[in-house]
Amino acid sequence: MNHMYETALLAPARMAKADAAAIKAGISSLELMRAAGLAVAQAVSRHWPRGAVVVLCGPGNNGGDGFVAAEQLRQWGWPVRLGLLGERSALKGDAAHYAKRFQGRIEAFGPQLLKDATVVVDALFGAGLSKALEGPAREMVQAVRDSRLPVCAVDVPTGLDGATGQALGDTYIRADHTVTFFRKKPGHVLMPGRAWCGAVEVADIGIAASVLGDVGLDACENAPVLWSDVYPWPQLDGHKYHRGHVLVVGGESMTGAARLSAMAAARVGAGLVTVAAPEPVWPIYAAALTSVMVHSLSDAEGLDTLLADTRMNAIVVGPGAGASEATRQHVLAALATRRATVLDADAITAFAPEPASLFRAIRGPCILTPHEGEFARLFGQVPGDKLWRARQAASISGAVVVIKGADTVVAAPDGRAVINSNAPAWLATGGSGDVLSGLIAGLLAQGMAPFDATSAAVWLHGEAAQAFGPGLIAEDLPTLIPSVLRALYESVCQIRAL
Ligand SMILES: NC(=O)C1=CN([C@@H]2O[C@H](COP(=O)(O)OP(=O)(O)OC[C@H]3O[C@@H](n4cnc5c(N)ncnc54)[C@H](O)[C@@H]3O)[C@@H](O)[C@H]2O)[C@@H](O)CC1
Ligand SMILES: [K+]
Repeated sequence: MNHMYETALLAPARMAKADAAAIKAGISSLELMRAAGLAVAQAVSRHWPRGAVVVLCGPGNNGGDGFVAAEQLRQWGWPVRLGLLGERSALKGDAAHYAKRFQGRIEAFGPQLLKDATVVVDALFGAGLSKALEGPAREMVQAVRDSRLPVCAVDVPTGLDGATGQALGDTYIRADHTVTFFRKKPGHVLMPGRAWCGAVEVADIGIAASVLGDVGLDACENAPVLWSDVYPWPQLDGHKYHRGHVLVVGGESMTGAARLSAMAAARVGAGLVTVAAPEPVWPIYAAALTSVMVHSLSDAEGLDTLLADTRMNAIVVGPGAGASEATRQHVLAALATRRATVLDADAITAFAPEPASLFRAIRGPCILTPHEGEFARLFGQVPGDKLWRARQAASISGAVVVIKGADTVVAAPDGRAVINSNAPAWLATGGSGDVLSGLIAGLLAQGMAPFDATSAAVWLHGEAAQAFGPGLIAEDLPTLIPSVLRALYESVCQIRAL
């Protein structure tokens, strides 16, 4: 199977096409709904002790899943109360079918349903939500929130746009657990949706992955399966020069940033790492680094002179650099080599007055790693969700663009995109971006292609932060990379041995 199919993300419109393709291939829509509702009932019984469950059903197929789940839970002996938004007579198709089969009582829709409940199943709206919630639906969502009851959401928490991860109005359900079907949607991994879904479970409802061949996908959730086949594990007959040489251009006042970047490049396996340090602060870098080499860069010697050594095959500019003319010149010198170049932080900000001059200079493999503020400085206020904005920026700049955050998006100029979902909150700490730029460069130096190297680096970065947990500071990250790599290596080897 195409690896991209495994972690494919499908926006609601594409998911509807996948449903239709599965139905065309022979599975009935009733079977799909039955499987979906059963998965919800199983999730509820697995995650909560038997108690008074309230199932809130909407007027469409999301509600239909709710009827199936309610009947199943009832048969398992759960005390079930069910509220339907709208008239039962207005239900259509599969939802009407399963409403008829529900043996319990359909109650008047209102907040009184929540009294004495222990858990709520949110089957109000799913993929079909097309506008802000109003009237009784909005009041109910507000009541569920106020009740602080645990919630299991069907497909997506009501109010959340599955395509963008944004609310369509001013209120939405915050779920503890979300059961979705076949594949996740971008809205499950893009913020703030990722935070509203709780744990996301993907249930197999009988749709074959092969439908994706025709239907396509909107992006992938970042995972090793996407790039582990091309991960540059060192070879026994290898040489340090086979593992590349990273050059990190160091800054004058914030020397820690380039050092973090250099250590990360080394830990992720670059054969050699050099920091080009401005002459006045050379001793600071030299005293702090051991295996990483430090080259004193005088004003008179341009970066291009150093780069005459063609073994330096991946370059980082930006961490702690200062948004100065000197940084601009360093960026242009790096890009002129057409070697793999990571531009972070001040290397991005330095081009804020004239972004087009940067885009013109990008002719070879280049990775831009802005956070939201730096992104806006370079690309302005691009409308749309983060996935769309990253894709637009990659297309405009010709670089792989990483928009950092809890839901880091990596997009390539050819349209490929991943959304990363393993970053814990602990990663929001000073210097973690410097580490990321070094990880990317370290993988580029070992010959990984830009989009794969960046996806892998973002994932390793998130894993390292998870491994440490609370109290994490950026210095910890490079030292955590070896254990993360070991676990990855062992899991990949086991998979290969199967
Ligand atoms: N299509 C299929 O074959 C499957 C669909 N499944 C379920 O079906 C759901 C999608 O079903 P639907 O397309 O019927 O959509 P929903 O059930 O999410 O929404 C129902 C209808 O409500 C209306 N609506 C949208 N926003 C509204 C608002 N703010 N206020 C009032 N009315 C609003 C729309 O006309 C929409 O068609 C999925 O989320 C999933 O739970 C599952 O049963 C698996 C199989
Ligand atoms: K829902």
